[in-house]
Amino acid sequence: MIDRQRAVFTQHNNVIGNINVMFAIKELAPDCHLVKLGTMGEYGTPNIDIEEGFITINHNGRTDTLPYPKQARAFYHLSKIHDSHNIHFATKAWKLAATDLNQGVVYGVRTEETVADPLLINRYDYDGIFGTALNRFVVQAAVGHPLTVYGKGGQTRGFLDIRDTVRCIQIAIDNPANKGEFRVFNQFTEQFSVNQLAEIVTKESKKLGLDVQVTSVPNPRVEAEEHYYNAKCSKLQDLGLEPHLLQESMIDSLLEFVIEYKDRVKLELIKPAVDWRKAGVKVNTMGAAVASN
Ligand SMILES: O=c1ccn([C@@H]2O[C@H](COP(=O)(O)OP(=O)(O)O[C@H]3O[C@H](CS(=O)(=O)O)[C@@H](O)[C@H](O)[C@H]3O)[C@@H](O)[C@H]2O)c(=O)[nH]1
Repeated sequence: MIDRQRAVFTQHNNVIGNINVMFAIKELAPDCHLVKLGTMGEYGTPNIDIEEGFITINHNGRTDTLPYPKQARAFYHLSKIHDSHNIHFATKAWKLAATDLNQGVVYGVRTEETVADPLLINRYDYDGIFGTALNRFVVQAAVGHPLTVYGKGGQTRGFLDIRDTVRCIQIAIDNPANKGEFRVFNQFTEQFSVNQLAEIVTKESKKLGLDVQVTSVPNPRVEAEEHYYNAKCSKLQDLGLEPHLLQESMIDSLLEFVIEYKDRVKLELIKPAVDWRKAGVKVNTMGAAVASN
């Protein structure tokens, strides 16, 4: 949502890259199972329950099970919708076996594998473009910046721990789709509104002696700020996913991690710099900050 070049790059990179992979499978490894990372953002925020990929509809006396309606909030989410349609078509046309993982908002930074050595540490984004809500709030709490709730804060999404992200992909690979099957899993474990996230971070930060304020900033995005949201996410748990839940340990371990590295935080990256109603704005990310030094 930054400008034309980046919208074109995002769609070209994602959509064409995915088509190339599909053709490579068709021509070189037709029995290969494609596991594709998509997004819960494909569904948008409809005023009915969100199913896992498909919905059964009765219309004028007839019934069919159809792809769940897609309502993207960004060109990025639209690229994932195009991917889903292209993959669905390939499962029918070439009998490709495919799993589309519709992932929610990821939080956390460490997995079992990355804690093996500090050199394996993940990148931690907290800027307004790549940083996700909870990871941003944790950094803000650690450095004494008010938590930046966009608008009314009723925006509700599905969230998951980064350790569950890795596990979900493993589960999809270990339990492949059938040939010709387009399988969709909603990959998240819990739903929260932005206000609930801010409350949780405030509460957990207090336990570590941090004084956290919450502020409402004008929403830079175009999205519903109060809405119904009830998305299904049972298929991965049916296959063995045991979720790490947010309240249990994540905030403490994530907060401690961020506090350890807080001297590296560039405060100027926290403010949202991209207004989705405009185009051609300054890019304010860690990558841009490093490049300009
Ligand atoms: O400082 C902030 C940052 C975000 N938000 C709000 O938190 C919600 C989630 O935003 P986000 O930046 O954490 O996540 P999002 O932009 O939706 O994107 C992330 O989550 C998507 C899943 S979902 O949100 O579409 O379900 C994935 O597709 C993306 O790859 C991933 O970056 C939004 O309503 C946003 O307005 C705030 O209120 N304050």
